[in-house]
Amino acid sequence: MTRSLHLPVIDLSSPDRLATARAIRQACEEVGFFYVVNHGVEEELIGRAFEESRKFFALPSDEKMKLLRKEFRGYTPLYAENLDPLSGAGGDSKESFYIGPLEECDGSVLLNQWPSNAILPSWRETMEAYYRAVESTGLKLLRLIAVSLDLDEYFFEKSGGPDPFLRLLYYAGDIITSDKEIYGASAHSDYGMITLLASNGVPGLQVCRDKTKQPRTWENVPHVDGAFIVNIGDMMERWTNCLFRSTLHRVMPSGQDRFSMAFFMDPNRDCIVECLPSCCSNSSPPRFPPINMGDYLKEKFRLSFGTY
Ligand SMILES: O=C(O)CCC(=O)C(=O)O
Ligand SMILES: [Fe+2]
Repeated sequence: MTRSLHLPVIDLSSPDRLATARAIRQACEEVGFFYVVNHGVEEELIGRAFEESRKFFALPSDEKMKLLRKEFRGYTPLYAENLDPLSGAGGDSKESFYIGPLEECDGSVLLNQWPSNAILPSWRETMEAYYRAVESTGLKLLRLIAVSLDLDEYFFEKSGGPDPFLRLLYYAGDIITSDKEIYGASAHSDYGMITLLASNGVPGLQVCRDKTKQPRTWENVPHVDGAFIVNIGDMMERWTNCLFRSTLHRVMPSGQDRFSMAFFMDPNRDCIVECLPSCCSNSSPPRFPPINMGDYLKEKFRLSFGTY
């Protein structure tokens, strides 16, 4: 039987920022996953965003296909992505919708795609409000992480210049299972700095705390009402020379409709991520060479989607 994991709970409303930063650091070192409560995103807004997300995925397929992913914004149909190309599954059984930065950095083109107002009035407005609210919580967390590493509080904003992506996810409960391996989302770690995840409470998320050990041991991550699940991504692992863990996770089908919203705080695509001076020494040299976020994403998307 799959065990459930007890993750640390971080209270973002605590006035003791140093203690909060220390607790976040411990969670990032030990598991790479934690809950965040009192995060400032209104429950009512989260509820509305889930409601709008549900309406979008309930549209007929040809409506959704009009917004097919372009420039990493828009709709990805069932099996379009395979997060673990080494798995025996033929693609992840989920649908998703990507929303990128609301103001593009170069101030020119706006690449996001939106369902038409005639079909889903107030959809865009709700998603933009949710995006902005979670981004603000994400920035608070990045500042606390910087403090926990004795860096300038704005280090990740200055060097990473976050380029967040909101991904709405839908795992249909009635996916027909055969003997074939089937995953909602196959095993992966996230690519950026941190991810803030909300779900409708239907189980399925599992983590593997030791990615070097075979066979892999998976543990369930229980839903906590009102909390975000936050996890560390690959770029944070690289910056910290593996002090912080970009933990492997996956979503298993449960027979019920699971909706989730993942908010990826990625560094911008021009950002070069290299080991922080405080995280390496002569006896502990950098484990990874410097890497450009854009190149890293391109390679990950090529492997998981077959295209960029
Ligand atoms: O839907 C979930 O619970 C997790 C999604 C996820 O891990 C991802 O999209 O990277
Ligand atoms: Fe993930």
